[in-house]
Amino acid sequence: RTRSTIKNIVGPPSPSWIFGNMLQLMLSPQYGTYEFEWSKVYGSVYRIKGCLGRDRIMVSDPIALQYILNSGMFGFSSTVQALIHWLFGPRSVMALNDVDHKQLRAALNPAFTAAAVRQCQPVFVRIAQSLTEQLDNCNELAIDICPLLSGATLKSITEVVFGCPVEDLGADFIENNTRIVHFTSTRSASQILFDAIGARLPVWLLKQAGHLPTKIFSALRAQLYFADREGWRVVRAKTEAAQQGLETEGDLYGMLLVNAEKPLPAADIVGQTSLIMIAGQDTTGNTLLFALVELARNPQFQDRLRAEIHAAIGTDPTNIPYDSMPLLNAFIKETLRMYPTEPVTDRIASEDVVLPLSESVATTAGEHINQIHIRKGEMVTLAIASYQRMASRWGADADVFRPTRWLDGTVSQGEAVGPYANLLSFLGGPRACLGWRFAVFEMQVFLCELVGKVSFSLPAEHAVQVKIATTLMPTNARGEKCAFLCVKGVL
Ligand code: HEM
Repeated sequence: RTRSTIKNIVGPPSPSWIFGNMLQLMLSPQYGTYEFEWSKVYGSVYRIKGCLGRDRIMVSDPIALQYILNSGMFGFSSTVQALIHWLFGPRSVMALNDVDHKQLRAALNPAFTAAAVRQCQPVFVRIAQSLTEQLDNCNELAIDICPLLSGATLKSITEVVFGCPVEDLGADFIENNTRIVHFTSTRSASQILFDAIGARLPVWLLKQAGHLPTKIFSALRAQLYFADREGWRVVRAKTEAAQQGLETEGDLYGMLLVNAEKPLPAADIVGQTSLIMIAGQDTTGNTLLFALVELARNPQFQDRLRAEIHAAIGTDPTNIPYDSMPLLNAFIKETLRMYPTEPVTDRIASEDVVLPLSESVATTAGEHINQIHIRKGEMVTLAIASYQRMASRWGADADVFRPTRWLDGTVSQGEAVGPYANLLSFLGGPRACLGWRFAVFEMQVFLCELVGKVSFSLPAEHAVQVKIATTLMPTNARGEKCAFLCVKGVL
């Protein structure tokens, strides 16, 4: 076997054996304080220390990223696999591998096409309108928009997926969902260490940890129980409605259960309930939060966007040409570029592999190498946020939030790595986000409604910081999730 070259690659010094560089990477008060500096100093591939002295490489090189995502030679770490089982269940598409994953994704695909997503427009518009009304009444007061956005995206995902209002899922499910969202909005040094220790345990033993009587594990177990209960309730109701010849179209489960060319077995549909609810809620919610914060920071751009929205609405608000609105779409792309929900994600080599690179990297011996030998079991970190700040691809001012870069030729084409605008915010390859069209369309509708009718500005206090927990989120200086903005009706 070829020797691994990971440990020969240069990188920042590690401040601790127990935590390595992980606290700098994951717990810095402002996400990227260290990472973006490291990528400027060491380039698009460099080595950092994980917990307990484990080497890993941070990769933002597009060719290497493409290979990691598409070759099938890299998979989730054992702790992530266990978490997917605990939170989403063993039948969820994310828990499956190889041919099982491919088949289920293909079967789910018809509910995630552009045409299917368009059918959600009335629901998105109605929920965005009710959010606008709530904001309209705030009268320039500084309010925390996080709970409002989180609630609105939960409502959207419930209605478009199950075809029922969120209240129908039961107070116990909603309450537990709030606990899960809260849990995923926190990250501590002990969690980081737990991940590292878990990665050294055999998968079967790690899965047993799901039975531990702690608050977090009981919330995870409850999530699966409620998702199963409500998933089956919705599926039974739709089957009965279809048998009586009643309408079941218009929502994702109805589409898959009775209206698809090849209907999916009910158990496979129910198995996606927890995943879709969680994957579709705060991901979109947090991206929208960052979008509104950036609008508050850029009042001139906000005015231009509002003018574009008013012109597009014209006299027919039911027929907005979302895809032909240059500023709106450039703004969504820029928000996704600067605030990727999953700014870093780890993968483990499932075989010995040779990782190709687009540019050479330096070794500790002063050599330059064009490929990296990685041994089975070694870890690579996809540095998505760093990739999305590469000057070679996004322009010399890649660290600045500037939506017009998408319109003035600053962004250069290159290897296609992700499904949308060459970004990796939705990841890429066979495990790319299944709901990316959903998310983009929901953001288009929400932004048109909100920015068309409400103006956003920064309050004198409450500076917004960017922090990573499970996903990237806005926080206050104490690291608590919140985003205070002053809002005022404009019509
Ligand atoms: C801005 C919003 C969103 C972002 C940034 C986002 C991002 C992602 C990312 C990065 C992954 C890959 C996770 C990994 O493998 O490490 C993923 C997977 C997934 N997402 Fe999204 N997502 C968003 C919204 C949605 C929505 C609205 C839905 C559902 C309607 C959804 C459904 C899924 C599903 C089912 C997967 C698993 C795909 C698979 O494993 O084959 N996502 N998403």
